[in-house]
Amino acid sequence: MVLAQLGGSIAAALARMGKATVVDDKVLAECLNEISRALLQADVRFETVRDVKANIKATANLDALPAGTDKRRVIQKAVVGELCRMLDPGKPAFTPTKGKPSVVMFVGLQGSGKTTTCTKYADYYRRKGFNPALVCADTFRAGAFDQLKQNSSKAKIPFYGSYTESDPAKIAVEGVDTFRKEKCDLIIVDTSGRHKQEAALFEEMRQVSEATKPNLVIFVMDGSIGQAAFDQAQAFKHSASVGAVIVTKMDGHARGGGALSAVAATKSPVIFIGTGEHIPDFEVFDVKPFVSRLLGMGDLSGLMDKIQDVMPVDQLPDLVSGAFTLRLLYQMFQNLQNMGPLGQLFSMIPGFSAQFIEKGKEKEGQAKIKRYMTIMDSMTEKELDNTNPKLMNESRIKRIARGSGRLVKEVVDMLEEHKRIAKMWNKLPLNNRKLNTNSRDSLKPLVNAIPPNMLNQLGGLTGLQNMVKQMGAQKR
Ligand SMILES: Nc1nc2c(ncn2[C@@H]2O[C@H](COP(=O)(O)OP(=O)(O)OP(=O)(O)O)[C@@H](O)[C@H]2O)c(=O)[nH]1
Repeated sequence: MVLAQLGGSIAAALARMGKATVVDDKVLAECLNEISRALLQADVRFETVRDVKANIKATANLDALPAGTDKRRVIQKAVVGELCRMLDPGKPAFTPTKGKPSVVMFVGLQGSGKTTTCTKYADYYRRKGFNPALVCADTFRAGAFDQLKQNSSKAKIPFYGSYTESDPAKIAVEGVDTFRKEKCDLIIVDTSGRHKQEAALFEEMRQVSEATKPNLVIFVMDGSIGQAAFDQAQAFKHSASVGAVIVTKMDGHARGGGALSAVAATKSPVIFIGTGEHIPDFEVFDVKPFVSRLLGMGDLSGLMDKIQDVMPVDQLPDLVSGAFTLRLLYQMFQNLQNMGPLGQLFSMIPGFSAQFIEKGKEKEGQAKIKRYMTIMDSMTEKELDNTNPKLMNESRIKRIARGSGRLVKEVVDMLEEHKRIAKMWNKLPLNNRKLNTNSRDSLKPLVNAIPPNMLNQLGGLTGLQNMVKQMGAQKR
């Protein structure tokens, strides 16, 4: 994602300033011009960039600093503070409380990723112990009902919608009432979109919002829309009092500036980002670690979360002792996808070794995982949990290929690969089905993925090895 480039440019501007013999107003002005250029290139609006520049200058206030102050650090702090301020409007978004019914309404243009994001959001809270439900109030797009229904059944989340009712506000109210009675504590209302901002869409949003009285309205925007984000976000804010933003498709070529503009337009924080088409491709958005990562300062807490995430292989004793089903393979893929480049940790999971992702072919390996997950997304629950080798007959394979838009040969290849891994897995004694942390070689992919300064903080290779061992021990 191009946000990384923005971070890189700002970090470079700061580094150049750091090399100047004397830091004076001229050096600061050069640094600020460089930062402004980087922000404009990332699609941040001119007005916002102008304010950022003025704010950094005012916060650093070089003339008022006592002699002997480290001006570089003061400027660095002002830049980091201003970037955080841009992304944090200072007013936290409403967060649902377990056991207390909340209604959350999703708004956004057609194709922004709204429907997909509703399910990701529901799944996120379900994993936190909530009892979420989905309501489809999109009567505009013909396929919306089926899409949300399919997503919700995949994620095992209750769903309400209607093929026949054409009034979105009526469906929304019926759905909310139904799930309130069923004691759901997070009722998510998906609304319709249009290709462009139209009066009819905003009127519909106003009506649905008035009828359901949501605790939170989330504006979903495609991260790649750039400058148009400001006006779009503002228009939704006026019709349905947006309280939070989710930026999708941050895995693609999103420049990120749009996200900054949406925050400015709605005065609401970004709460999550979407990083892919699958349900687990969803990350909590936390401003400080995000800015740290953006500027290459590392994010230790994020890294810890990611390492913890790979542990479910050990955490799920019933799966570990049971058969190696397609569902287990899918769950492993989910964990690895969540870890981004740390997916290289794959080689630490026994049974997979280097065969699945060949050295130097990590990109192809990731694409293969995505392809396999898409194929498995078209399987039934029975197929995912299947242990009978005869179940996958020709007609099932053809149906899965059709449903996932992949070739029959690709489905067959995936099933063969699953068989191969399952065979290896089944040969492993139970206590060997954990992360391999004993050999230093097995930690190499992790070491390569960690910035050197972070590795130092962890106590080098030995510290890392101890930490991973301790984590593994806690889980067993
Ligand atoms: N790469 C990527 N694709 C995404 C992401 N979120 C959604 N998509 C894809 O974007 C496309 C549109 O998503 P939908 O969820 O159908 O969009 P929508 O906004 O609900 O559209 P309407 O219901 O027509 O208003 C789908 O192909 C999704 O798979 C994401 O974070 N990354």
